[in-house]
Amino acid sequence: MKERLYLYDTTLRDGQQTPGIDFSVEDKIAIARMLDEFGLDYVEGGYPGANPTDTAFFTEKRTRHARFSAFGMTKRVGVSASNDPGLALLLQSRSDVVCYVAKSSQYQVRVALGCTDEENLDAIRASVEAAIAAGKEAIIDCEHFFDGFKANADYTLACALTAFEAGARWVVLCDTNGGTQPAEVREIVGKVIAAGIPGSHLGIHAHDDTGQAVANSLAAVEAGARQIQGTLNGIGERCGNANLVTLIPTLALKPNYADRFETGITPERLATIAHLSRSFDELLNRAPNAQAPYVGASAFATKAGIHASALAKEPSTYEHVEPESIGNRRKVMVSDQGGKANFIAELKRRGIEVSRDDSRLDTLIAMVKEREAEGYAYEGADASFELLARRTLGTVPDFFSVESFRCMVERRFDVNGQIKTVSEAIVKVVVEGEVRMSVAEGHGPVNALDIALRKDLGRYQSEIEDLELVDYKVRILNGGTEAITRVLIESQDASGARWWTVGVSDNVIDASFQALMDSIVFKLMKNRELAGLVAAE
Ligand SMILES: CC(=O)SCCNC(=O)CCNC(=O)[C@H](O)C(C)(C)COP(=O)(O)OP(=O)(O)OC[C@H]1O[C@@H](n2cnc3c(N)ncnc32)[C@H](O)[C@@H]1OP(=O)(O)O
Ligand SMILES: CC(=O)C(=O)O
Repeated sequence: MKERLYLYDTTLRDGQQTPGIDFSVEDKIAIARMLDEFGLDYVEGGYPGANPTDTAFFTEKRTRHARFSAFGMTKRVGVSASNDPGLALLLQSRSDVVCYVAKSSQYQVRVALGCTDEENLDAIRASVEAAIAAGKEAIIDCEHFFDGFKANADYTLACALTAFEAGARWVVLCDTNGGTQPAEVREIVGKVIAAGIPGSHLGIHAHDDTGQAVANSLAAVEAGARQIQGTLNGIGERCGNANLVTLIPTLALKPNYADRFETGITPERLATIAHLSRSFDELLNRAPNAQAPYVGASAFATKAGIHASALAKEPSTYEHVEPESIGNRRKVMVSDQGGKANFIAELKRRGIEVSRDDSRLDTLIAMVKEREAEGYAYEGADASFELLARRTLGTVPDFFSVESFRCMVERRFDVNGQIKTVSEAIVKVVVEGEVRMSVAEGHGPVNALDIALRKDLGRYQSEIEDLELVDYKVRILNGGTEAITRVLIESQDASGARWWTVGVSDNVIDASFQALMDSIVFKLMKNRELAGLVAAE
């Protein structure tokens, strides 16, 4: 019988303390849903009362499966629990759980709280009792636990024991400043269990200041703790929190944990963790970390020719787990470190057969290298890559060509004296030798250009009616207004297939136009079943 480990997510609370991250209520709702569907046991939504966003977020219960947790500090010294307005907001929130942050270091009690040791113990006891009396599960995050324990173990243990004896379901040992080492965590967790708090009531909350938050969390589990707190992609205060996206696959796939423990994450959910991680970065509007363990785009990528050749014989030669188990994939890349085998494997995946001694293969390899050096990223733009490969192999028909385009943005006063910004575009296309000119207005220049380009494509017009642009991303590749711009566009059609195209230029409109063109050509290819293998995957 395996022991249950409980996963507590604090992306929406400690994650919100990450410099540069500021969730809206809508963001929080979307993230809570992602976490809930994924199968986490607890979702901590924030700190009701600390700011209007968190207060609004807690006016409803935001999870269906996970326990919904409200975070806040223990009652203030000098007021009773029933007269503390901060505590009242926690208790009135629509959470299932209240997770209190409690001082558990004598030094912190003296310096930060400025009260006596007993007053702090009393605040812990009264706060836990108040949550239970309000019908909620009580959790205590013992702040500065490890540092406090090293300085004065008796007082730190007294804080933890007070919470436990008052009825806290979990006593969570926090490495608040993030400097504790795995061996210390292992030893101290063992001592806490020996002092009377069973591991089934102990949790770990680790910060990554020495790059060991995941290692510290695993050390706590090895010593007996059964709840782990962490965040998506390891966001959090300073250097971040324990990364649940690294911890979960480790717990599920590494025999020393998988044979002993189970979590609420099924193998089917585990196979979506790479998607979860990338969707979260998407929501944060930041590039995913390609080298992230398990889920990064490079986690199962190989450039080296020697590796690529062995992988083709047997994947386990260079892989520690199966990439599919976490929703990632093996990637054999083309680079100066790789041979033709790398490229042939990638083309084959896209349904393109090319022989080793075909000179067009050399041309394609050179072109990809050159373009990537200019800023193209085919990794995120499968459809553009497929078009480039098929063009080089001479299998893309000349559906239409663009003779010219012009964009205009005008800021002017309307008849009511209000400032109005108008965007217009004119596109001249040639279809079957006939020039067609279209003019369109749009919300912005790219929108106007998109509408004009798709207004009259002659005999192909009816084929692109169901083409829809669903995402548009701009990345500046080096600073300043003269920077190179990369535009990525995601498109979809009525079949539900989605594909990404890319454009690069020192002009954002031009880069967008390239990506729009590729999207339309890819759609026409797809309609003829000449492309789209990967998009349909
Ligand atoms: C380790 C962690 O990550 S803990 C989580 C930290 N996260 C946050 O602080 C984010 C949200 N916080 C906030 O928005 C604000 O700090 C609030 C709304 C909670 C409080 O704001 P204010 O009342 O203006 O207090 P302020 O932030 O200046 O100081 C914190 C106060 O809480 C007290 N306090 C800190 N921890 C605790 C605790 N565990 N129990 C009781 N009181 C505490 C401090 O002593 C200080 O009291 P003081 O005002 O008498 O000096
Ligand atoms: C509670 C918390 O976030 C910490 O101690 O780090």
